[in-house]
Amino acid sequence: MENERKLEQKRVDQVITEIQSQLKQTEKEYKKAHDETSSVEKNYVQNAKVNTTEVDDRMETNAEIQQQKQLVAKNIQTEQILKEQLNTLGELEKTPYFGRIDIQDPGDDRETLYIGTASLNDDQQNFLIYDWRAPISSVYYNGTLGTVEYETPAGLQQTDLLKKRQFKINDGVIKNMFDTNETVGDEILQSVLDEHSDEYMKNIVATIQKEQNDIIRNTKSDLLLVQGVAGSGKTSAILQRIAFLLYHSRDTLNADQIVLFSPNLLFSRYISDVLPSLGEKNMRQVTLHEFFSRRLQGLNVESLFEHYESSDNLSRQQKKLSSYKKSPQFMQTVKKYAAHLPAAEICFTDVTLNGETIFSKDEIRKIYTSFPGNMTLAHRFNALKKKLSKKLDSLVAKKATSQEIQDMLENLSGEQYHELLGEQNKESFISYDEEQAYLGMKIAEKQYAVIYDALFNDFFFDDYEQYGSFLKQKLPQSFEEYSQNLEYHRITLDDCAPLLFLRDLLTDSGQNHSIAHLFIDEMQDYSLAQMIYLKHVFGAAKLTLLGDSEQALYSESKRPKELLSELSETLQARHSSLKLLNKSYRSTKQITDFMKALLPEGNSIQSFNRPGKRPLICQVSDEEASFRALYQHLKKSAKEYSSVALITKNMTKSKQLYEKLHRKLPVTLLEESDRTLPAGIAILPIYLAKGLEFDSVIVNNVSADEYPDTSKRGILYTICSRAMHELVMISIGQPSPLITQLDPDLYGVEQTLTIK
Ligand SMILES: Nc1ncnc2c1ncn2[C@@H]1O[C@H](COP(=O)(O)OP(=O)(O)OP(=O)(O)O)[C@@H](O)[C@H]1O
Repeated sequence: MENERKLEQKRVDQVITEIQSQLKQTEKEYKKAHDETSSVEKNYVQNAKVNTTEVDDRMETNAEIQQQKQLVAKNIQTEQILKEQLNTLGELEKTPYFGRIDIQDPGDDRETLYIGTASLNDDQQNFLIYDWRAPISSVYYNGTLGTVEYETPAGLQQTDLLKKRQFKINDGVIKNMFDTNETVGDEILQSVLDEHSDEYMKNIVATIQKEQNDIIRNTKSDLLLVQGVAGSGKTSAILQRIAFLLYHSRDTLNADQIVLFSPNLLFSRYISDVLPSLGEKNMRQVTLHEFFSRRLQGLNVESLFEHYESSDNLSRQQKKLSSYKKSPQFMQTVKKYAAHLPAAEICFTDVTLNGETIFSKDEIRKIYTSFPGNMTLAHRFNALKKKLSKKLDSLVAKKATSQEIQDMLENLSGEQYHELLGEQNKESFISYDEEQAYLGMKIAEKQYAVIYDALFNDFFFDDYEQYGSFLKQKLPQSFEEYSQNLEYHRITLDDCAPLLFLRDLLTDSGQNHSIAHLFIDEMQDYSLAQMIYLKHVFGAAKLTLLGDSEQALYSESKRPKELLSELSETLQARHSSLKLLNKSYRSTKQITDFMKALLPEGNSIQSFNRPGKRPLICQVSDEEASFRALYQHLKKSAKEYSSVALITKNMTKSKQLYEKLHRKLPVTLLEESDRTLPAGIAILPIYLAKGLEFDSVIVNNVSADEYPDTSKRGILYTICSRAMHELVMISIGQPSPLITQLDPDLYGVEQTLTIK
């Protein structure tokens, strides 16, 4: 093997030499493009400064400026492409590849291919490196030696896989090298997982596992449901899947056509480096709260976290109502209501301008009623909008010839005149009268711009009142609370999806057909009603839903198969498929074994064989002692690990602990609006830690009082599963029965602490 290693290192050196020569060439081209952009920009600035007094000169300058603006944009684009190439080559220079496969097609010679994060050709067009997403590369992830199949655009192909080799190359030097018959051998994975956590998530392309590869390369399903245990690589799989899809459909798909719903802002930031590290642009990211808030302007939307925190205090009746509002049945009721809503019950509203009514609600209703009753509501609504716009056009035309506007025209300053003229110039008009009529229209249009806007945005229809009226009829028990909230400009999370669904159905708006893929991470936190609404909004998108029902913080967990059939039916999927991920990569074997024991069906979880210390329960007698224990453990862990989190059940607890600790230790309290993870010790409630991981996790109080029964199991499991290397649980008094019923060998116990 030593000889082989030398040969491989020689090849690495040769490839790096080629990369360096391409780097030099690209740097030159980049510099040239950059200089050109600067010179065009300079020209542009100068032209924009001169010749702006005389009208004719100004027109000429305008045209020139437009041309130069386009030139600048084009140059910037070229510069951007070259910059991306430089980044890719820079990454390849450090780690040109991570895998090698030797294959033999029937009747052909043996071929050796090297696989890396991007492809590289020499000037003879020989492939020195194959992109990990190329069809042939799937053999590396999927196949064991022997006859293997792989998908290509031309159909399924077969080849003989003769050798599979893995490399760990750092800064151009082979650190490790293995021949393997496994998918991706454990040794390399082990060394990757041993590393300490980072501020940002890393790509996993060198060590993708077979089950993950099936998720990443799935192009057939319109609903792909991934259920994976904590730390099994669901989030990693989504991100590599996005990179794969962008490569696979590069002629038709771009990153702007992909939306990812992520659990919180910290998470959005945490994953933001993965796609750029693979040479791709990030997809759009949004949290459910941001999404609803943008669509419900003027209202304070209850966040998922507020929803969680208040759900403990709901009465039985309120809980029942809440779960009904989350159900597909409720969305069905909304749909039926919208389909049969009589014109007399539509909540139109007056359209006014500076106190003057432009269209009264009665007039609007009258127009609406004048359309044939057999038209669908949405068509009638659109027809109404058109009719109102036409009426507005006539109103504006009339206003343009009014005395008021004629007077204004006479008193226009030079500046106002040119501004109204805009792109036109004097020569565009055949007469002075025509020019004046044009300018008069411009003034009138400006005056009525808000009304055009109001019509465009359906402001002649009061969606909030309409939903109230719907509740009054179909769910009267809920009306009072809704109205009260509305008075304070608030809306509960449960009301968002049905209200928006009703509005969209009635007004035929709110849909975005340009999105081709919708990803939802932590899907167990979404109600079916919310899913129905998202499917309605992104009607043309294929769905990838990822979750772990054991991490449902406040709801019942569901079996994956039941969940798939429920979702397929509700979302009317034609080709749905379910993928399960049972192996947990995040935590040491000891932590995973502890976590899995917490779950009734945890036996199916496989831990990755990475040794570490057992989780520790630190039992103390009272609150004061718990602070001392926390202080000691946090201090110790912060010395040993780069990321340490003190995770609590809720924000109130996080704040209390922060108050107690921040003068003694460098701790940071994380809140909902935070976007970055601090170095050192973070204090945060579990719902903000969703999707994240830390080297060391300290749990504040796992006592029987705090976690009395199985209803709190999801929270405890989710907290513990954030830990990679160390898990310490402080308990004031007797620990939770969820813990004491476990095999005592799964954790260590520390009764008292010596205080220095
Ligand atoms: N194939 C792999 N190779 C290397 N690391 C991996 C692999 N799969 C997962 N990991 C690592 O395991 C950790 C957990 O992955 P990830 O966050 O994607 O899991 P998850 O299923 O989304 O977790 P959770 O649901 O608990 O938030 C990450 O550090 C990730 O880099």
